[in-house]
Amino acid sequence: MSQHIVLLAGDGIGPEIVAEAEKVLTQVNEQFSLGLSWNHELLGGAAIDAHGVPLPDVTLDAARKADAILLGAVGGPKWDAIERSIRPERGLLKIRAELNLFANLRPALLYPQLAAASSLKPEIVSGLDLLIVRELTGGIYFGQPRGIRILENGERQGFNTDIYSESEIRRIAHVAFQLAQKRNKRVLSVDKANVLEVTELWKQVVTEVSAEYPDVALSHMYVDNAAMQLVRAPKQFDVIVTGNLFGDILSDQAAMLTGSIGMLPSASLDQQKKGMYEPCHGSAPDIAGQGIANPLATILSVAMMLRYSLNAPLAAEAIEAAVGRVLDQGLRTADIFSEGTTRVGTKAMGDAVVAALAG
Ligand SMILES: NC(=O)c1ccc[n+]([C@@H]2O[C@H](COP(=O)([O-])OP(=O)(O)OC[C@H]3O[C@@H](n4cnc5c(N)ncnc54)[C@H](O)[C@@H]3O)[C@@H](O)[C@H]2O)c1
Ligand SMILES: CC(C)[C@H](C(=O)O)[C@@H](O)C(=O)O
Ligand SMILES: [Mg+2]
Repeated sequence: MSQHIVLLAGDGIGPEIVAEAEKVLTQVNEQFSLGLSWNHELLGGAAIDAHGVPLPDVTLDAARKADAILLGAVGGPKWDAIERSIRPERGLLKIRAELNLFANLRPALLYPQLAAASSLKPEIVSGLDLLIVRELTGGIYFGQPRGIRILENGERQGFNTDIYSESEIRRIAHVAFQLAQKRNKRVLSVDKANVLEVTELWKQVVTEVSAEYPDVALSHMYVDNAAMQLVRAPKQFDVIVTGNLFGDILSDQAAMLTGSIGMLPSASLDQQKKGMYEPCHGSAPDIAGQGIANPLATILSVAMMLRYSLNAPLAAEAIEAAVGRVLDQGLRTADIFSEGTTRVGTKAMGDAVVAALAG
C-alpha cells in the first residue's frame, strides 16, 4: 500500500525550506519508485491565522493517519503578543504529545566540507558524529502545575514543574541503548543529579536499564560539564541521552559544531517508529522571506524520514550523498559560507540537491 506524508510548512522560513524539501521528495519518489503521496496542512501561526488555533483538528487527524510528517518550523513575533495559550509553539508541543513522539533523535554530523564553517577549530571537530537522544514529551515542558500567579503581596510568580516518571525514563533509555548498539556502543546520560531529584531518578533508571545492554558502556555527566565538554572536546561523545530541556539546549549547541543550525535534522518517534521529522532550528523570523535560509536540515530530515518511518534506506542514503556532492561543488547558503566557496540562496541550494540526485 502506498505511504502518505503530511507536510506542515509552518511559519517564517518554514514554507521556504519545506518547498525545497518537497522538490527533493518529488525527485526521490520518482527515482526510487517509492509510490509516496503527500499533502499540506497548517500548524503554528499559519493555523492560528486560518483557524484561530495552532493545531486544528484537521491537521491532527491528518497527522494521525499519515505514515510520517515533515515539519518546517513554527512561531514568530506576529503571534508572540497574543494570549499565551495559543502561541504557535504550543501547537508543536501538542502534536508531539498527541502523537506520543517521545524519542527525539538529533544527529550532529560534521560534513568534512564544512570544517571551516564550524565554530570550533577543524582539528577539534573533524570527524564529529554524535547523536543526541532527547526525551520529548515529558519533563519541565509538560509538568504540572505550571503558570504565572499573583502572590498575596501582589508580586507575580512564574512556576513550572520538572517531572519524569520511571516508565518515561525507561522507554527513552531503551531507545538510546538500542541506537548505541548500532553505533559505537557508548551512551552518555546527561543530568543535574547533584541538585535536581528528578534527574537523580533519571540517572538511577538509566543505570538500571543499562543492565539489559551489557555490550554498551554507560557513563554520566552533569549538564553544565556536558555543555563545556561539547565545545572543548566534542568527539568524546557518541550517543547522548537526556531530558527534554537539556536536550533542547545541547542540540542547538551541537548544531554549531557542524557549521550551522541550518544543518541539523531531527526525527521525533513514537513506540512504533512513526515519526515527525523537522530541522532543529526555528522559523528564523530575522531572515524569513529573503530566500537565504539553509534548506539542508529540512532536506536531511527527509532522509531521516525515509530511513526511520518509510523503509526506504537507499533513498535516504542517496539524499545524504547528494548533499555531500553539493557541498563538494562549493555551494553554500549564507550561514555556512566561508572564503573560496559560492554563496547561493535557498532555492538554488534545493535545486542543486535535486540535480545531484538526478545526476
Ligand atoms: N521546531 C520549531 O518549529 C522551532 C524550533 C526552534 C524555535 N522555534 C521558534 O522559532 C522562532 C524563532 O526562534 P529563534 O530565533 O530563537 O531560533 P531560530 O532557530 O529560528 O533562529 C536562530 C538563529 O539561527 C538562524 N537560522 C535558523 N535556521 C536557519 C536556517 N535554516 N538557515 C540559516 N539560518 C538559520 C536564524 O536566522 C537566527 O539568527 C520562535 O518563535 C521560536 O519559538 C520553532
Ligand atoms: C519551539 C520549541 C517549542 C522547540 C522546543 O523547545 O522543543 C524548539 O526549540 C525545538 O528545539 O524543537
Ligand atoms: Mg530548540
